[in-house]
Amino acid sequence: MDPELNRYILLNESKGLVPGYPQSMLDILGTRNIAAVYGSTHKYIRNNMLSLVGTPLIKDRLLPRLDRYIKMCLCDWDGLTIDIQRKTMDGRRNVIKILKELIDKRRASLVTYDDMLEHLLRDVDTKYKLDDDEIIDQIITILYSGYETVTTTSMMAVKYLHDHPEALQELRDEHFAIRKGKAAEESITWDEYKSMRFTRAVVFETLRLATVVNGELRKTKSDIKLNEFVIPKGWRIYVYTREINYDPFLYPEPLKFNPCRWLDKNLESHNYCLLFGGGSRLCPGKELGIATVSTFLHYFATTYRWEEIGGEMLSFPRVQAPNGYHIKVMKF
Ligand code: HEM
Repeated sequence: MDPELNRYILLNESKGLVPGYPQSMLDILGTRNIAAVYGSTHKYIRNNMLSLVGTPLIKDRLLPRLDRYIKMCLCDWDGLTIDIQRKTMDGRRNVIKILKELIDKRRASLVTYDDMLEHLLRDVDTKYKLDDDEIIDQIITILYSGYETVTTTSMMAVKYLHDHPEALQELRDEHFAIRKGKAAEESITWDEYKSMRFTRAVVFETLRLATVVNGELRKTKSDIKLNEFVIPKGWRIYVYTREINYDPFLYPEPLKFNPCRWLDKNLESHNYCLLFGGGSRLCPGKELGIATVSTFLHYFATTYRWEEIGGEMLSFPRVQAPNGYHIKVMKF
């Protein structure tokens, strides 16, 4: 286990009843600067998340919200999880049905497409012999990992840029410099994308503040001793990385949107920067995601200006605008 992470991670799997959790959290908070958050005896939750959090800010910012969350769960613990399970499984069944129909259509058609599904269906000579269920699984993984992350980051970048006109101006300067001498329909080149230093910084600062992915899942391959706690072999752990992003020791004035902090490229490779995960499971779509958001910002910021109209924004347990983030868009 990375010693850097010890500052942040501690876990608590109470074998007892759920009502014990808030107290055990407080016990731990009282004695150290890190916090274990919630585990569960409920099979579904136990198998899927054992969540960990830690930061000096936790006491003031996270705990009150978490406490509310736990109380909510306590009201109808089983009802809640069963409902989540039912909705999730219904959703997955629907997607599988749509993908099965699409696969049948593709197989029956003489038209070829240049997309991932086509390659998975037609590249049968590769060493990866995937059956239909595995192909569907791959597509769902990519849809799930690649869609919401990029769209939420784009939405939050638009919001932060709206709220920080000086950052928007700097971003626009960067993009107008790229567009100089280009015809309107001429697209940007790879080198031009790579030159977008400030835009990349905006994407990282957006990801840090909005924390689109709250944490990473891992499974212990052996017993792991962490302080006086032992995480037994075979446990699934949800390493809750979100609060690391608000640590004032790592990011001075952590709640301030300050893209300039990322102009020091070293920050991206610090081992506490887990915006795209880490290790062998680092997000494979990292550069694609950054390129997609940057390209969107390029066209959006050079073509339009916008005013915020509204839309409820939730930041916990994850960033989302349940009814959309509403803006009025005007030609620039
Ligand atoms: C702003 C955009 C994105 C963010 C913030 C993001 C973040 C993450 C994070 C935190 C992980 C977990 C890594 C770990 O466990 O260490 C992950 C995994 C993954 N991401 Fe992304 N991602 C983004 C875009 C994308 C895109 C565009 C794709 C593909 C089209 C993608 C595909 C994946 C896949 C397949 C995994 C699982 C990798 C594995 O378990 O080996 N992501 N991503």
